[in-house]
Amino acid sequence: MNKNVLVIGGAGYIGSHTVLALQEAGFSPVVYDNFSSGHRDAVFSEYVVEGELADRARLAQAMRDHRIGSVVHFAALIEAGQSVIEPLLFYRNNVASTVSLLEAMQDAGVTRLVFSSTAAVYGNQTEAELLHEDLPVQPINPYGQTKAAVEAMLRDTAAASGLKSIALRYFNASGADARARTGERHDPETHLIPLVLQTAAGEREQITVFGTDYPTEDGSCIRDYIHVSDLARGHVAALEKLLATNEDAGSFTPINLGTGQGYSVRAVIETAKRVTNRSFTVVESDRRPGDPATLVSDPSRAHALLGWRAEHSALDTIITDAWNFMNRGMS
Ligand SMILES: NC(=O)c1ccc[n+]([C@@H]2O[C@H](COP(=O)([O-])OP(=O)(O)OC[C@H]3O[C@@H](n4cnc5c(N)ncnc54)[C@H](O)[C@@H]3O)[C@@H](O)[C@H]2O)c1
Ligand SMILES: O=c1ccn([C@@H]2O[C@H](COP(=O)(O)OP(=O)(O)O[C@H]3O[C@H](CO)[C@H](O)[C@H](O)[C@H]3O)[C@@H](O)[C@H]2O)c(=O)[nH]1
Repeated sequence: MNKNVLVIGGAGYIGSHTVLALQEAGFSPVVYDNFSSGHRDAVFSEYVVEGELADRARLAQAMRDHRIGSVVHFAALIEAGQSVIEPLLFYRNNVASTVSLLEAMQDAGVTRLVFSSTAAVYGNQTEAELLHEDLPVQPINPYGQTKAAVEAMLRDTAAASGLKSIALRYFNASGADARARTGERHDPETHLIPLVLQTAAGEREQITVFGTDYPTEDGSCIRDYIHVSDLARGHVAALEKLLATNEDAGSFTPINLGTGQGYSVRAVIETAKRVTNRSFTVVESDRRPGDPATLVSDPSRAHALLGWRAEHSALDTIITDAWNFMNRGMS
């Protein structure tokens, strides 16, 4: 089994945790990143190539130089709100540039790919309580549309060539490495848990609950928070699955990575108060545009196909690890 993996976007939040998990599983990751939002001190691989996702020749050269057997593709713009304002930027970076990657893989003869997709591809579903992969894809913002477009591209390419890919549809990535080697450092930060913890630390005056009139038990939105180290293990399992097959035919498989358990915004805030032992100001405001009321996964396919289950995603663990990362280096 060729265990040399090109990790595109490996200097980012989920990518850096995945590089650590790959190393622990005996893979040799090579990070490829343009450092637009990634961090140089979050590169844990022996080799790193600075480059653009759109640069087909550089990607193909990196694949040949490092005798790459598979690719994990994290590189994307990720903020749904910004995607509404600048959709073309998202289509260029997330979709058009991924065409270059697939061409580079063909140039270098690499046929296995794990792609970062998202629960945002489901949009608002009314038919099912738990979101399963056979539901129709119907994103409600351009960010989700770009992920759905790449999934379609992977499905079409699989049918036409030998590309074997898995799209991992992450639910709400959160938490940090238990040893605080890496963690969440988005700028600007828009995700609930880091914002709540910045408020607990006194770096923000207050946390706002976006919407209190949703059709949920306490009126706030419900999400499925999945520990980033569980996500990282999911990538290792997906790569092992792809590398285990010797078939020539292409394939495309979307797989949810979530816990199957949802928590409301208010529950997250209360848990953060208890875990950090800090009190802070909570205010309520209108709904944030584009937020579905509830997004909770049906995680059964990941277990059936990959033998994967969330193991570190209790809300207390997620918040403890994120808090410890934020306070790393402090005694
Ligand atoms: N964070 C979440 O909650 C979440 C949820 C679902 C899906 N995802 C997806 O997971 C992936 C990783 O998310 P993240 O939170 O780690 O984001 P991140 O911004 O921390 O990481 C993205 C990495 O890709 C690099 N990158 C971006 N554009 C590039 C380009 N054109 N060329 C080369 N490198 C480029 C960045 O420098 C960064 O290192 C993304 O594809 C995102 O859409 C994230
Ligand atoms: O200050 C805040 C920030 C967020 N929220 C709420 O907290 C919940 C979680 O919001 P996040 O911004 O942390 O995450 P999202 O659910 O909006 O989106 C994340 O998870 C999705 C999948 O579930 C997509 O993948 C998306 O890219 C990723 O950012 C939402 O109901 C949001 O309205 C607040 O109430 N106040």
